[in-house]
This record gives sequence, structure tokens and C-alpha cells, in this order.
Amino acid sequence: MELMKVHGSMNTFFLYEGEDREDFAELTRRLSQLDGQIDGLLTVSPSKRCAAKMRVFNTDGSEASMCGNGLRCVARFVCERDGVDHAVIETMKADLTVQKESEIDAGVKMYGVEISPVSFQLKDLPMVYEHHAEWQQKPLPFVDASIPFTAVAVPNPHLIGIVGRDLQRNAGHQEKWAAYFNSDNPYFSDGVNLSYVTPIKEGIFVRTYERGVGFTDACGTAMTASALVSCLAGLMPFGNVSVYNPGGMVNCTVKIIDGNYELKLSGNATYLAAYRFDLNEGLENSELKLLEKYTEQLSYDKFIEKISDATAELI
Ligand SMILES: N[C@@H](CCC[C@H](N)C(=O)O)C(=O)O
Repeated sequence: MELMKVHGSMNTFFLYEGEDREDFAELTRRLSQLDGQIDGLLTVSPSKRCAAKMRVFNTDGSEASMCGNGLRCVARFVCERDGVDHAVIETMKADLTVQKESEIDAGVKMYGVEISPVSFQLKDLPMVYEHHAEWQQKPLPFVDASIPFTAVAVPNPHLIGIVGRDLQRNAGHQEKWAAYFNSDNPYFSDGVNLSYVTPIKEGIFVRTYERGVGFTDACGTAMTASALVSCLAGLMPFGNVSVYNPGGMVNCTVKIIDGNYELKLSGNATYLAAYRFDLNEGLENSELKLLEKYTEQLSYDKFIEKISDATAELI
């Protein structure tokens, strides 16, 4: 099978186009063994009602309901394949609009994607904490009395803490709690993506420990959820929020229209290389062969260099 290696904000995936397969979970685990850089597998298959259907698998083989950085890459793939500038993509819980946008820097292809639905109901993550229906901007006393946390599903589950620079730089605190919440624990039966957010001059900085993966350079749904939480907390005005992360920078648009949240994530969709994945006799003997390395990353690296001052102290 042919695969493409792609990234959104350095959140890196193999992208596979073809019919749905039963063995995507095993395939993803094997691909992660063969290539330690990836954060999962994106699959693009035919949809009965949309331009395509996207599924996303974490490196541990678990399937997630959404992936914001991955959707930008799938958006580019589908728009270029179909010769269009916008499309609707079927995902596990919603059909989402995506569109091509102008390059943020020479040679850096950009796509905007809808992030929806949004729910603060703990049952939608799911999260269980005493008898609460929601948990917004309040410390979880058993974690840390100084960090206001918000639980939100977009629709994959996120727990967002607003922290100062010291906790942001020292990833040990975040790692300890993320590892706990993604193992056997009474609060998150399906695990959770844990992000720490710090306001900076240019916007916000977000670091995410992803469920099913571990620390990643960026998580698109987490950055969008963090922008929403920052607006609700009064740290950022509603509208456009620049979100910096260890893998780059994205723009999130946060609006409330008629009481509904409207969220959009805009950022790069970069193609790294084409591969052939030969299954041979079974997954354990499968091999990954590089067919072609693309040069787009050079443009992305230049873009990163230009924005590096904003994040220098925090990465
Ligand atoms: N990297 C993604 C999210 C991928 C899924 C996540 N790990 C989960 O299990 O919910 C993004 O860009 O949103």
C-alpha cells in the first residue's frame, strides 16, 4: 500500500487512502514501531454523503473521534485530489467543512477546518468527578490548587489547565497527571488529552500530552479548545487567537453565535514524503520503503525560524 507522511504543526501522521480496513489499529501500531516519529494514522475513505471520510488512529492503535491537525492534512489531500478549494469531510461524530487558505509564509500550504461539536458536559468526554455535570475554570484540588482546569469535548476529550511559565517549562507535572489520567483511574474511563496553556504576548502557548500517544509537538483540537477556554476565562478577546506550540503556530477563531460555539482551526498542512508499505507475510514482516522525500519542510522550517522568538523561553 502507498502512504504519505504529512504534518500539521509537526503533529505527524501517515495518511492512507483506500477502503476501510479491519486492521487499521494493528497497522498503526506496526507503523509506529517502524517509524518512531509519527503520532498516528489518518485514513481517507469514500463517504456516502461527503467528499471523503476521515478516521484517526493514535500510535497505541486506539481510534479518536477527531484530529484537528490531521483534518487539515486530509483537507489538503481531498481538495487537491478533487480540484476544489473547499469540501465537507465526514468524521466519527460530525461532518466538518474545510477550506484552502492563503499561504502563511512562502511555500507553507494552509487549510482551515471546522472544529465541532463542542460540549462542556462531563458525560460527553466522559469524565466522572463527584456529582458535577461540568468542570470549568476551577482547580481540581487533588491535582493542584493553583491551576484552573476546564474539561471540554470537541468532540474528543480535553482537560485544559492554565499555568504560569514555571509549570509550562517543567513538563514533569503535566506528564505525571496525563500518565495517570490515561491509565486505570476513576475520572477518565477513556483517557483524556491534557494541555497546559500559558498566555504570552503574541497569544497563548499550548503543550499537549495526547491520549494514546504521549507528548506531541501540537494537538489541533487541544489548541482550539485552549483558545476557547482562554476566551471564556477572559485571557483573550473572542475572535482570532494565535496559538503557539512546540511545533509551530496556528490561528484559532472563537465565536459564540446564538449561544453556540463556532470554532475554526487554521494552520499548515505539509507533505513530507511518500512511502510504500509492504505487508509481506503478516504485519511483523512488513516493511516501510521511502519512495520520495518532498522539499516542503524547508519552507516550514523557515516559517518556524521566523516565529521562534515567541516561544523561545517555553520550549
Ligand atoms: N492530534 C490530534 C488529536 C488526536 C487524537 C487524540 N490523541 C485523542 O485520542 O483524542 C489533533 O490534532 O487534534
